[in-house]
Amino acid sequence: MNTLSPLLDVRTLSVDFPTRHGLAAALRGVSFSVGREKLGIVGESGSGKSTVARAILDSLPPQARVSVEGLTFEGADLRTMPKARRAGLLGRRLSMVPQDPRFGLNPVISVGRQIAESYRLVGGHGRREARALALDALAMVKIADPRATYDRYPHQLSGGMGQRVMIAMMLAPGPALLFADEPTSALDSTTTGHVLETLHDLVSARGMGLVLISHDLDLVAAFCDRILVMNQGEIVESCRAGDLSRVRHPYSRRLLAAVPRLPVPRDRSSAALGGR
Ligand SMILES: Nc1ncnc2c1ncn2[C@@H]1O[C@H](COP(=O)(O)OP(=O)(O)OP(=O)(O)O)[C@@H](O)[C@H]1O
Repeated sequence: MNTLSPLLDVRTLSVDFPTRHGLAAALRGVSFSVGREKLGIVGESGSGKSTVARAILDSLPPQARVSVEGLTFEGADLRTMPKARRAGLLGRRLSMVPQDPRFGLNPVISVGRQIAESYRLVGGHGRREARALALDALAMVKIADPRATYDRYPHQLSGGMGQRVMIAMMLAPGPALLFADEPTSALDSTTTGHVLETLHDLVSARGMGLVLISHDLDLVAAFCDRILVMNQGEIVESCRAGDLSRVRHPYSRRLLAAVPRLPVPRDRSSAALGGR
């Protein structure tokens, strides 16, 4: 696959939910693509950000009515491929970082064993090899002492460490594109900086794509390459993060006006992110 071609291409995605008063539109014909880059999706609560991710990752509740004119991932048509193949892709090549690591980790198994187990399952590695890969993954997400952390249980980790352990676990299947829906909403600003820095390093070191969903325009603008602004189920603005101050849509301008710090810092050094 050409490195310049998009990893994911979405054409005219609409989602409706049945309510007592008829169908309510959550997404109204959303189209975008994402490559090996960091794409931010921002908008107020209820604008449809999470529904975009859930529709693509097949995790909407069964009552949701989904229609999409085009949905390709790494050049393959997700709409027409056999269900088993699509299920295999989702969670492996295309996956979601959970908002809260407590829901993604088993509380009674040490975190290292859980990561090693993912490598065994996905790659068929032996015990020793899987342990070595798990230690590498912990180092890759900048856990300071991977050996000590390997034997810890989820409740023994801080919020930021738990989130990084979760990301380490998601690396086992070798994802090409990660969705992260408010991955740092439970973290303080310094820890948020560290988790975002980890994600940034993965995107550049592994050539992955990342879709960061957040209501925090300031954070998304500082971290992402491109931004989609959503309002009432539609993308009302699509721009490079550096061009944010020139946006035209009145809704985007209102969102911007609500952010106290502009112009947006574009320095991606750890100090800039960590100091947020
Ligand atoms: N399971 C559901 N049943 C009915 N309506 C839903 C369901 N999930 C989402 N919606 C509706 O779809 C719309 C978009 O919701 P969504 O959660 O995608 O917004 P969001 O921008 O991610 O909001 P937040 O930032 O609060 O998570 C909202 O009007 C919401 O009420």
